[in-house]
Amino acid sequence: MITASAPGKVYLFGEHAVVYGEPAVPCAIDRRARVTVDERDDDHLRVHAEDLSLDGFTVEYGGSTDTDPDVDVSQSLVEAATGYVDAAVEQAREAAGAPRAGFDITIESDIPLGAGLGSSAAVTAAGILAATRELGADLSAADVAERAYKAELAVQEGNASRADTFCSATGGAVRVEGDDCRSLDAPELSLVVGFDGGAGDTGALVGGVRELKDQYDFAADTVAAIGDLVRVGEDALAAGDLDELGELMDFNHGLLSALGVSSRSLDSMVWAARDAGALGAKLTGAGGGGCVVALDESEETETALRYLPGCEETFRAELDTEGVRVE
Ligand SMILES: Nc1ncnc2c1ncn2[C@@H]1O[C@H](COP(=O)(O)OP(=O)(O)O)[C@@H](O)[C@H]1O
Ligand SMILES: C[C@@](O)(CCOP(=O)(O)O)CC(=O)O
Ligand SMILES: [Mg+2]
Repeated sequence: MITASAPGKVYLFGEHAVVYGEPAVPCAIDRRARVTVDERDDDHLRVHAEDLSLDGFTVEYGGSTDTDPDVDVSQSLVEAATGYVDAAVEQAREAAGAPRAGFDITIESDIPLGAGLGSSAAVTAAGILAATRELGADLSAADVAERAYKAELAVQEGNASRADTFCSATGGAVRVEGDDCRSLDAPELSLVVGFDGGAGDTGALVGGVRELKDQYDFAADTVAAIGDLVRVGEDALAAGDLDELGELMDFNHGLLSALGVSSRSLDSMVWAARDAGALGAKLTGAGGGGCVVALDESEETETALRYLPGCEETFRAELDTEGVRVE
């Protein structure tokens, strides 16, 4: 039995545009998903997902005896829930040359689901490392990143970049532009996360941006503008210029909003953070609902978010320099 874990992330900037080859800078944070894998005698998968809903549920499938989950949830939720795990197992089977390997899998996570903090990438990366180790294969973090990307690409039906999975596999702050993925030296950043309790469907939100971009030149220009912003932002990050970083985060939120991926509650958390004196604030990840990230050394943003109706949880996020690892 092997347990592996991997971190979630926030985007300092560049989400969505990164899907079309623009650069992005995500940073791994100190919230992790842990996946425990135990090889079975048959080719079934038994997935126990403790944190997937309030109750969590267990589902067993594979071979000829698919069974229903232990709790009463819709088939579409089960599919959404198990998609990334299935894809991770598929990658691990391929990497280890064991196409019919079956597993008992338990997932535990401190990363809210579908909220822009990269729970899918963390579960996928940790699942691939745990399952390959369990089968006796040894993958580097770079191998895990590549396979986790393929898994996300399959689940999100082509709508994925390498950013989330590379960041989760490698840890720290990273820069991703197309196939070019590298680690960055980042200064100490005081990041505050606000979570509205909601979620967005990553594949659908990316699909919506793709449609806008195909339909309107100005939407394509907006995507390109995000790329320009990131190129300025990485210089500000290297120089440790927090004021400029904040300004660029605000600008990035505006561009994402123009692309239709913000929401009333994300906007209200962003404004609460700005009113509280944050240097900048933006949604993180796919959007539609979920989390914002703000830059604020003081306690003011956390306090403001704590009392904001519509913000369910707020916490300080520390940069996590450790990527995917066996526990
Ligand atoms: N704790 C968990 N247990 C099982 N599956 C999880 C867990 N956390 C995330 N997932 C998988 O990741 C999906 C959410 O990923 P996604 O929509 O990309 O949002 P994000 O990556 O922003 O959290 C879930 O539907 C599920 O398939
Ligand atoms: C919107 C996107 O840029 C980031 C999605 O992040 P998350 O799954 O919402 O945490 C998609 C991608 O890069 O694959
Ligand atoms: Mg995701």
